[in-house]
Amino acid sequence: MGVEIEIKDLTKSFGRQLIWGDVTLTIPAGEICVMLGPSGTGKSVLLKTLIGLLKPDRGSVVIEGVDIASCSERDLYEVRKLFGVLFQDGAMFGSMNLYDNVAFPLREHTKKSESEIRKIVMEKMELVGLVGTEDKLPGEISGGMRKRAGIARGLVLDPEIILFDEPDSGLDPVRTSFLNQLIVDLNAQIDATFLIVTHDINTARTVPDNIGLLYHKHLAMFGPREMLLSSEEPVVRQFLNAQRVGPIGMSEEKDADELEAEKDQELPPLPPIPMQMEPSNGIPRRSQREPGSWCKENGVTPPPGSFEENMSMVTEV
Ligand SMILES: Nc1ncnc2c1ncn2[C@@H]1O[C@H](COP(=O)(O)OP(=O)(O)OP(=O)(O)O)[C@@H](O)[C@H]1O
Repeated sequence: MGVEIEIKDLTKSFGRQLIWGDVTLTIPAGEICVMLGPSGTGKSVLLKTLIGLLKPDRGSVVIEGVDIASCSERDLYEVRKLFGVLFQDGAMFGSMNLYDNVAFPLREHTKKSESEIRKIVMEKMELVGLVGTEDKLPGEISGGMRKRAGIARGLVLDPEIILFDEPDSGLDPVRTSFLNQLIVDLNAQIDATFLIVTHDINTARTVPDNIGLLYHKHLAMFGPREMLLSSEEPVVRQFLNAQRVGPIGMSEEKDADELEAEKDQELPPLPPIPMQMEPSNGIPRRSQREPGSWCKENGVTPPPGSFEENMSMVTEV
């Protein structure tokens, strides 16, 4: 069913370097969330903090009543079993074939027999469309297939929460679109809570139920996809529309002179909000909303042309 993650006043630094402070958000059970942010704003650090690989300086991360930031090692071990993680490169063992890679967590963490393991591995390989490649080594398949294998491995312990660290890194737009469709289909099928860190704006615009943006050492905004895609807040608007005009500069925030210089520049209108990607497997997602429903409920007029079929760049496969 997926579980909720309640993050409150979370602050993390390394030595004197503050990464982010007072991050507060609730990742709703069973929904898909995307976390965005310029490079170096600590998205990966956030993922690692959520699974207890890094300890925050302050704040809490509560999952099923357990605060990961302060619980015992024993509780942490138990809570970690709720997570499946897809690392950027799939994190496959190079010398093991795909079957053994996917079976690895089952052999490590359960006492299942090899015949039970085979059933689970094949079921997950089928879910990600990799049946027939069990004997291949990770080096013998494409980057997109490696990511799928990484997802299959992340699924074998039936996680309630799946973290994806830049699932689209290194993939071409078509493979990214296929992978996004797989993510949406999986969410419909297993109903777990998904958190995706990505730089891909098209993914952010079309896949999630909610979007978060980390910027300048804090969480600039977190909320429903339609809220962020219709937002005029300068940082959110600049980032989600990949524009140069706005507070975000090349390597950090723009300074006062730079902002003054562009103050009379007219911003292009907000682009239409695309339809959200729907499952292709015929299974409705529990958190799927009617297009435009957030805007309607909140009295927000979406940009012209929003929610028209076939208007987004890449949503169909
Ligand atoms: N274990 C660590 N020790 C010290 N500093 C670290 C550690 N891990 C991350 N950092 C620092 O934290 C900052 C944020 O890193 P992080 O990788 O989370 O950023 P990111 O937003 O995921 O970046 P990108 O989008 O480029 O992947 C960086 O300055 C990085 O050097």
